[in-house]
Amino acid sequence: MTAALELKNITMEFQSRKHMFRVDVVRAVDDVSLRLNQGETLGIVGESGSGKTTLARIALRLQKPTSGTISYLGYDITFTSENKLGHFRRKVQGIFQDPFAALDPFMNIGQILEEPLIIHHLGNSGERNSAIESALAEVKLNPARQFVTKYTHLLSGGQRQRVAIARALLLKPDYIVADEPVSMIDASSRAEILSLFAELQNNHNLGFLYITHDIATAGYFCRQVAVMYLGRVVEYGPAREVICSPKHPYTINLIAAIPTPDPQNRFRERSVIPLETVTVDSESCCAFMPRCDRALEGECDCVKPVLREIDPGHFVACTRV
Ligand SMILES: Nc1ncnc2c1ncn2[C@@H]1O[C@H](COP(=O)(O)OP(=O)(O)OP(=O)(O)O)[C@@H](O)[C@H]1O
Repeated sequence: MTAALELKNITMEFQSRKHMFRVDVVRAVDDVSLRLNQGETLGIVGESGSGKTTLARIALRLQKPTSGTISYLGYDITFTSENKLGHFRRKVQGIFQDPFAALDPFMNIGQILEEPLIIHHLGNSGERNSAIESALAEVKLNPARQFVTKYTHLLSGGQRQRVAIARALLLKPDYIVADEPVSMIDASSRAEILSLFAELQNNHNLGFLYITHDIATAGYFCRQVAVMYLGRVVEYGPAREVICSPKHPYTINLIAAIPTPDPQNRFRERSVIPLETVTVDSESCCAFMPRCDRALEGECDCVKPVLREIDPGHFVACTRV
C-alpha cells in the first residue's frame, strides 16, 4: 500500500549564533524514518525539545529537511517548488496547539472558513456556504447558521479548535498533522475533541499525524506510536504494545508518570526521570544515557543505539533491551 506520508532518514539541523564568531548547530531531528498510511493515526510522543514540532513542520513541508526525503502518496516532495505544491497544500492540513492564534480575530467564522475554499478555487458562493454549514455541523458547532456570523472572541477554546478542524476538513484532506491540538484546551473538552477526530477519521478515511507530549492521549487515539528523545525515535510500534509493554527506559518512565486516580497513590513514591546533568556527545553514545537508571559503562557510552525489531512491528533503540 502506498503511504499517505513517508519520511525517510530525516535530519534537521539549525544554526544558532551564540557568540560573535561561534555558530552552534542544533540537531532537532536526527535520522527519523516514519510512515503514515491512509486512514491511520501515527502518534509522535516526546517531551519539550524532542523535535516533535520540527518533524510536524517537515511533514507539512513548511520546512525542508537538512537531509532525508518526504514522500506524499509515493511522490518525493522534499524539494518541490512552492508553485508545484498546490495539490499537497490542499490535501494535507495542519491543526496547531493554540486555537486563539490560529484564527483571525477580524474575520467572522464564515469568512475564516470560506478563505481556503476561495484560495483553492473550490465551488461558487452558494456551494461554499453549504459546505461551510455542513463542516460546522460535522464538528458539532450547532446550529451552524448561527456560528457563521460569530467572531472568534465569542467562542471558547474548544469551540475555536473545532473551527480550526472545520477549516481543515473543508479541503477534504488525505491527512492532518495535529500538533498538540488539545494541550491548550480544558480537560473536559479534550476527550470530546479526540473522539471528534476518531469520528472524522472513520467517516472520511483520514490519516492523522498526532503530535503530543502526553503519551496517555496518544494511547487513546493512535494506532502506531513513535516515542522521540532528543530528535531520535527511541521506540516505535503499535500503540497498545508500546503503552502496555514499553521497552525503552525513557518510554517506561513516561508511562510511569501518567497520573492514575488511585487513593493509594498518597502513600506511594513515584520515580521521576532525573534531569540531564551532563551533555554527552550523542554521535557516539546513547543520548538518554545521563538520565537512564539502566545505563552500563562500556556499553551505553560507546554505542549509538539504532532501532531494532524486538517483537513483530515493535522497534526499540536501546542496547540494554
Ligand atoms: N528555528 C530554530 N532555530 C534554532 N533551533 C531550533 C529552531 N527550531 C527548533 N529548534 C531547536 O530544536 C529542538 C527541537 O525543537 P522542537 O520545537 O521541534 O521540539 P518540541 O519537541 O516540539 O518541543 P515543544 O513541545 O517545546 O515545542 C530544540 O532544541 C529547539 O530549541
